[in-house]
Amino acid sequence: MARITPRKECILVLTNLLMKTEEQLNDNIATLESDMRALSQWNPCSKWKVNFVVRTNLKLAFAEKLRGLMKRGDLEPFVRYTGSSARFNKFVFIKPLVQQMGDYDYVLLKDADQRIAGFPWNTFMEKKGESVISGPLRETVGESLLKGMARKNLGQQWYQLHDARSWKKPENAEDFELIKPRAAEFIEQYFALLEGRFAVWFFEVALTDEFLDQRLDWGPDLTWCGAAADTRPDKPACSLVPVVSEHLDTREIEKDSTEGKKIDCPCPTCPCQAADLPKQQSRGLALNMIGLLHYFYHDGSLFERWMLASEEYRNNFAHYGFGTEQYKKNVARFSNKTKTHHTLDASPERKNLSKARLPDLLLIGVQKGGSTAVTEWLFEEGVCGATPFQDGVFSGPKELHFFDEDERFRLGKSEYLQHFKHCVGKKTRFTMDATPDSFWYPEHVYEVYKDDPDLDRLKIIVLLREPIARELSLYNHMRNLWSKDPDPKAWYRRVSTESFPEFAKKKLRDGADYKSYYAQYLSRWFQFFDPQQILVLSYEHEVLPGTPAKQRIGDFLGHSFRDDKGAFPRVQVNPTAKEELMHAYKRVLDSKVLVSMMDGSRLVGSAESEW
Ligand SMILES: Nc1ncnc2c1ncn2[C@@H]1O[C@H](COP(=O)(O)OS(=O)(=O)O)[C@@H](OP(=O)(O)O)[C@H]1O
Repeated sequence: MARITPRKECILVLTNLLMKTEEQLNDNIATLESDMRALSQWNPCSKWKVNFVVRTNLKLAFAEKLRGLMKRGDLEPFVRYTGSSARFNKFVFIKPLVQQMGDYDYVLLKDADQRIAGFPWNTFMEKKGESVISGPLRETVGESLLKGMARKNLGQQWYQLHDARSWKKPENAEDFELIKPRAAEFIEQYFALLEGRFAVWFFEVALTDEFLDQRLDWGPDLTWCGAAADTRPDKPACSLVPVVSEHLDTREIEKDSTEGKKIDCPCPTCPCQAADLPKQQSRGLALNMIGLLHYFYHDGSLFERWMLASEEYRNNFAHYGFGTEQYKKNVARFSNKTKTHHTLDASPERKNLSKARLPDLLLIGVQKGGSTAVTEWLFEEGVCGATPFQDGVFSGPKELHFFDEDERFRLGKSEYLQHFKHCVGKKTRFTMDATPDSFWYPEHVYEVYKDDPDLDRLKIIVLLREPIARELSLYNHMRNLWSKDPDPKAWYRRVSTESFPEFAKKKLRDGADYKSYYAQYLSRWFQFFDPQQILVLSYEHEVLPGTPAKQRIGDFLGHSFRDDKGAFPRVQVNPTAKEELMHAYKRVLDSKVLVSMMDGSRLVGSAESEW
């Protein structure tokens, strides 16, 4: 037998096993053990977390088998004894394991009756290349025999493209024998290998309470290719690799409820009825999919977008056997959908997008720290700003509000890149996002930059301002907005009833979350990024007229600006007289609070003498 050279990746395998009879118990454990042995030869640091659902009367027999399995050392079992074989949502078992997925290179989600023993694992791993998600073909045992090949009906799978038999037909032999992986927009969850870090991010978003609170496990595989394309524009999102995993087809979970009612859909009555669903229905989605979006995902635009990303592919390609007449017709109609990517590069559109670079300059606030004035100057110097979101209140190139707005952040890195692609090829040296609220979200910024080749190029500027003056500036800003538009639902409404001392005092008592506790935020920025990448300026000492901020910024960026002296342009100056009010207020403040707030300034070595 040929010697195996072990691979270095660590794989986390997640699977469910339902055992109703002693015979099944024996078979299932034997199958599991041989699959575990097969994988451990290739990837010795892999781990199996298995959800065993066992009939109560099999307790003793199961316990003995489990003892045998545990000797291997690569199994963590989750055991549930039950008398029921009703359908269960396997992601309920997966949810508590999501954070651990990040400790592994890959997560393999697979049905227990989908084999690894006998599967060309190494070839699969090689051929999938850098794909974020990849899956093989499957072939049901018995169907691989000649009589199966001869049968007209190509198997029982809903998605026939993933059925190995059509690939093995003589006319398709080249694709199959040369094992040409194909870009896919849908990989079924019967056997799906996901990048570990992507899996953490995706399942955190996709396993909503509503989804977990019911029995269907539809959803994740319908949306994950869209999500991968969004978050990893530099890699192939999903790939189907034409190698075969044998399918034992032992599934025995019941699709109907005990009263004989169909439960195989996400709506109160199955199949989903238009009348039960919102009037504003997504273009191009089948009713069951709209139901899924509505009942599990609150009609969220993100899920709709990911679902739509696979809908056409599922209906027009995945549904048909490889090389069949209908498949070929659809290939002709939707020719951009079925590219073979021999090298498993990202698609041309996504490659184009990946030419766009992340901003190399982030001006992260703080809010009311003078960021608009500094931005104006940088724009005058030719720095390239963002294309704003169409739906937002910020319509200029300064503030994209990507890291601080959850809905936007979830759209992923490719969305962020979209807003800077117009900067590609411009003569300017810097591309900048100057959203002050990013200061509170260092983790989000790091998440987007961490794997980027430009991470080391990134420069971050923070403008700190003495907290009470900052609050007063914000208060005045809110008062101005209120006087123009007294909307009782607006974010600034609290200033209609609160005086400045009330406003500021309440905020100071917000505790550890208080946004002017600069030190706690700054220390996180320093954890994620090299301190050399961060310039912290104090508004009072380095931004106000007569201070050397322009030169300090030029030195920090290693760039000579045309205008590197003098004051910044005066912008957004609040008309309200404030000095007196501010000083009066400072006197009533608890000095401990102030000291703690000013720790941020100490971190950057600013003088505290004012205090
Ligand atoms: N040139 C110049 N130099 C120094 N300070 C200036 C300058 N231009 C504007 N400002 C003052 O900056 C305060 C607004 O800060 P931001 O632009 O960061 O506000 S925002 O977070 O973007 O809304 C706001 O402070 P307050 O006047 O205290 O409200 C602006 O007046």
